[in-house]
Amino acid sequence: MEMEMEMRAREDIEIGEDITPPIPPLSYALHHSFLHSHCYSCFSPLPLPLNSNYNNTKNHHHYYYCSPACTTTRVVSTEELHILQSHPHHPFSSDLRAALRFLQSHPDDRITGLVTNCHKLLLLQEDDEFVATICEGAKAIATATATDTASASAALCLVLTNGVEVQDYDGRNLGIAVYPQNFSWINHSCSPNASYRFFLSPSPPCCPNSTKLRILPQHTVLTKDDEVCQDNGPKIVVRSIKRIKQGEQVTVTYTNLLQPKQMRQSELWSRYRFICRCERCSASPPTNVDHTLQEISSANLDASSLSSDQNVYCDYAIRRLTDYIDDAITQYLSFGDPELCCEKLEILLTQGLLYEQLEGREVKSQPTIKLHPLHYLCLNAYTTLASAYKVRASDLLGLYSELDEHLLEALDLSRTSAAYSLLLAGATHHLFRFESSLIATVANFWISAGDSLLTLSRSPVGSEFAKWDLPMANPPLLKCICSKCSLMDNFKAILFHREAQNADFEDISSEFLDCVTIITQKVWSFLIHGCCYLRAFKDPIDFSWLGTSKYSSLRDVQPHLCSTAEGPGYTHQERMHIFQLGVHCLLYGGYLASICYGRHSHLTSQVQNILDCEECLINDSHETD
Ligand SMILES: C[S@@+](CC[C@H](N)C(=O)[O-])C[C@H]1O[C@@H](n2cnc3c(N)ncnc32)[C@H](O)[C@@H]1O
Repeated sequence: MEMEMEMRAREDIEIGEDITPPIPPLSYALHHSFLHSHCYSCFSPLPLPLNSNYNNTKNHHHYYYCSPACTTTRVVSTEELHILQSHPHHPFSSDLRAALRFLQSHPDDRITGLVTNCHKLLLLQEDDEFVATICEGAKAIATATATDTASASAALCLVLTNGVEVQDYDGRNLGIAVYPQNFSWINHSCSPNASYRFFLSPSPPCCPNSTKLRILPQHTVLTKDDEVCQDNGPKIVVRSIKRIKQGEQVTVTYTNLLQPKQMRQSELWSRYRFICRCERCSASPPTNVDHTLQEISSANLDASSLSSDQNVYCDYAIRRLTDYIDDAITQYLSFGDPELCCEKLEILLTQGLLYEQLEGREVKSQPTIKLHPLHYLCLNAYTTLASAYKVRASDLLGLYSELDEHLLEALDLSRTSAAYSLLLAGATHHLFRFESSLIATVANFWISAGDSLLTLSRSPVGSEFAKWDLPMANPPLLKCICSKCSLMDNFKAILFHREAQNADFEDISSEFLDCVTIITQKVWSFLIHGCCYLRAFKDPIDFSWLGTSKYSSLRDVQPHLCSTAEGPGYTHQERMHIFQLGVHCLLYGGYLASICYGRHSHLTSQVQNILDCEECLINDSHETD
């Protein structure tokens, strides 16, 4: 029987510490859509203009490099070129190219120590399409390389099992990379204690190499690791997001942790063919976070007439809701209609979907499918709504910035966008309190909420920006933004002196929550004015009212109850509070980001840039006053 590998901590590890040095990949391939914008070797963005970048003259239509060094470190073989040209749109096109690298090895269940999972992935299941795609891909590799299909299948399965999506700083998936055992032996958990990040740049690497490897395999095994890693390609660093005790297994996630158990399990099965039995999945009763999410599948589905077969009902309902939300997102992203997208999503959130009769099933009446406000699909809808409202506001300002009525409408759109952003951060934070491995997600959402609120605080409507009543910049404005909490000092300390301290975590979080709860109460009604769904939320941060009788009012929101009566004006006070709220959200998001990604990460720099920019803007406004 094959030995399952896993990695364990060599020593006690605190939260927010790098636990590996930057690890270069064994193999990697850029996705087709980035071939003209990113370096084929290190995945970093190409300097413009494109035609002046280094390319292989023979094949210059296919891939580019950012520097002479990269042209020599990633030489493209004829076989790879063949795959590039003949199968650009194969669903696993990048995986095929990444797999080529492993073909020279002699395949068994493991190649270069990495599990191939061939027997599991090629097992015929209901979704045979997956197996068919692998076989088709393996055939393409075998043809290009003149090898047997079994070896090609093994190499491709290895990439599918161990490969990770390399993301840039905006979270875009640039391509696939396979890392050596130190990374690839790390198993999945739905409540992981580690995360990873990438460094994209040609060598020499832009990150310190000083961290030693602080994890080791559970079993001392003699595996032939005959692949020598080159010092090129996007490097990966693993970092702790929880305290890890010496000897404890180190885990990362292979899936989106905000999804409820059912969706996570189904994704892990169809992608990797394993059933996760981590603590969170096997907890009975479910852990708080999954309990919250499971409620959604039952309590909020008004399925009295279908009380038997709840699971079938829930599966079907979730599929229909997912399709509906995907359609709305397509309206926005592919057809450029953010307005229709907002309308569709808000109808879903407020009224739910009418449940069409299941085939062959007798139902007395047509029930309605509604989502719990913390469900993963709702969070997706909030993300889309925040972005779509923001785009609508800036489109309007771009077209008619001189007309007052349009300015007012843009303000309405802008505040709804900020409100959805805040709700998204608050809702995810509520889940994060039960499941601390959501830290990276919640950091991103707080930063976006902060950014949105600060944009709103600069809105040109109401009072002229240059004259608003913010404190003078000397002493620096940002320093006196809050006398109650130490977030600003803490963030500056992180930036300039030290890593975030684990011991401070609870204190910093509760100081932050105290402050934002108070400020939010002052501006929430202003933010949600005009948005019928949001008006049903008493508070976007404190969700203790969920599950109480007050919750039913949220479920019963009807669009016609939402009047569009004039709301309160945009006063100096409101502007000031929105500004304060924005700064708090940014600072806290930056603090969490420093734990997951380190203090010199792209996110902490983003926070710093936004704050620097605010300080400059306000300095300027007072100077010209
Ligand atoms: C990247 S490898 C991880 C190392 C692997 N255990 C090994 O022996 O090489 C991914 C594979 O490990 C197994 N695996 C990872 N996490 C698991 C989990 N939580 N439960 C069951 N199997 C898991 C699955 O077979 C998965 O496809």
